[in-house]
Amino acid sequence: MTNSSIPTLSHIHAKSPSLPMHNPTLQQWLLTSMVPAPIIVSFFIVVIFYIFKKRSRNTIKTKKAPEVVGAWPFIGHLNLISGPKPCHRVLGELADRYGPAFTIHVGTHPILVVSSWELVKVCFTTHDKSFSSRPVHKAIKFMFYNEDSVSFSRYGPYWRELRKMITLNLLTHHRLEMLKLQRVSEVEACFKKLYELWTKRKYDNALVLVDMSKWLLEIPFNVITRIVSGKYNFASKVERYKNVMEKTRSLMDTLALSDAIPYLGWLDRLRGLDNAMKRAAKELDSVLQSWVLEHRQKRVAVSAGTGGLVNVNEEDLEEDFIDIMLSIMEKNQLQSDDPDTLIKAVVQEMILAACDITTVTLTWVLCLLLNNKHVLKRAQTELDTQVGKDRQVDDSDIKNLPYIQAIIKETMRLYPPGPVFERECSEDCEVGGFRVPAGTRLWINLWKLQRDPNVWPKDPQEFQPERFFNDQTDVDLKGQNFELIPFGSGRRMCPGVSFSLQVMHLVLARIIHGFELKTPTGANIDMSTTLGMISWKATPLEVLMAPRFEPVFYM
Ligand code: HEM
Repeated sequence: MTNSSIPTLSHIHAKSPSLPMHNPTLQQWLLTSMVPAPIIVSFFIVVIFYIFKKRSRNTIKTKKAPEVVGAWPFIGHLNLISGPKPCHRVLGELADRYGPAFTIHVGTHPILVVSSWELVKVCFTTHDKSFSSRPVHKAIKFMFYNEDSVSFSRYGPYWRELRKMITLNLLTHHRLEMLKLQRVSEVEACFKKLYELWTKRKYDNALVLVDMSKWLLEIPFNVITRIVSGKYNFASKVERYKNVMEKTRSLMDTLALSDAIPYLGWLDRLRGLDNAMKRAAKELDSVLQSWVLEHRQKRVAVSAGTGGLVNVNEEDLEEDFIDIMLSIMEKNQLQSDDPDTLIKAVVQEMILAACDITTVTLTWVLCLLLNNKHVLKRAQTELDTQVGKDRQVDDSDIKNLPYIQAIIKETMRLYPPGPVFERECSEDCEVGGFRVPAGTRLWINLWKLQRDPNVWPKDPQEFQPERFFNDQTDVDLKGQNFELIPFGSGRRMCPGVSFSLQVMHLVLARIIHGFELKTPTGANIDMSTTLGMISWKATPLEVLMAPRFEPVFYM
């Protein structure tokens, strides 16, 4: 088409017979028109009203949460959050400047960072469905069976089925009661080891220096692997699994460039990250596959009469999570094209979810108690009064130990093990008057939220378990009190809350009931944290310990 043939605005005017060419005023036109004036006026009022309404709606919709200045081309604010300071602290300082909701960019991904309970409530109630997916990072894709696990599957029918299976079959109150023996026996075995450590090294009842970081890694690991995969795996494979987990941890804390800037995936390959992850995944998979296989063989042998099993003891016949999942699948209550992978994905995520986070929480509890000796003293007095001095604490005592429970809550308030957790928005929505487009990631900064002076008026930065008996009596950890959500909230909240609280209460109560604790130098414990997703204590926790009671107490 030549330029002259393109219809211009004047062409259209010239061709249009209905438009008056002599430009009459609106008043003249209304007078000469055949349509009654009141109808025309009403029509204009409706049109103007409609335009005005649409405009005002658009101004709200286009208002995004304030964007932090200083984004770099390509990497966005990556430089800000990957410096020497932990990410949650940097985000906390930004919240002081930009308010409780602001936007940053990590590479190509826009992220809404939220740190007020009011906005968190909107996210996990009004828009819970929109925020019910999580971004899947490279480490998850490679080392955790992609999106086959509950934690990382997209929100939808697959996730719903899997989550139902976990909450109705594995982590129910009833199941946890049935598994009590296994759980308590693993805790007891670890305490026996701790006591023996002391008897071997003691000198005239002196305090003995113990590396609690190592010991605290063992307890949750032993408990969860026993419950998930059964005792009989221990001798041969668990050590191997532990070693690979160690590698996996450090790979998870390594930033994959393609997670921030997808087209830089080749750089991850070049620096060997992809291969390292694939190798770790292969090793993990081979251990997990052997567990599943052994369970299948055990089931066949058991159904044919135990004669088929060689060298079994009673513990081998306990029903663990792998058995339960196999039995659910045999009954067609959960269907999968690849049942083994599904089971391995769930086992892997349970071990990962339960171990590190529980160890980290217990580590911070001990640090805080050592730095606040009056709290430690009060907790020991509660234990001596409620439990006595001639037996160890049992699960059934925990309901009578409110101060121990408050200590755990207060630790998770100040030192949430995962100080920032992540979701992804699947459809456009509005949070606190700000437009959140689909695809935006959501980061909840628990570290900032749970120290908010507007919510925790009395010394929000201080360790004061008493606050749960004074101002915050009704606050619990079940995800409905949005000012304290270390286990998350909404439909994707942690399903392991009761299980982990059972373990943490029992372990904490037994340590401080059974042992005298002191810092090695008398100085306060260093509270600095590592930089990864999980907030580990940056330096080992060494504690001077001695039994509080006679040897018979520990037998
Ligand atoms: C101190 C202990 C623990 C803490 C602080 C913790 C914290 C969390 C958090 C913050 C989330 C994300 C929640 C959200 O997005 O709203 C989560 C998810 C999850 N946790 Fe835990 N967790 C702990 C222990 C456990 C244990 C013991 C298990 C299982 C045995 C477990 C299994 C899971 C699973 C499967 C998910 C994913 C749920 C889903 O996406 O539907 N966690 N946890």
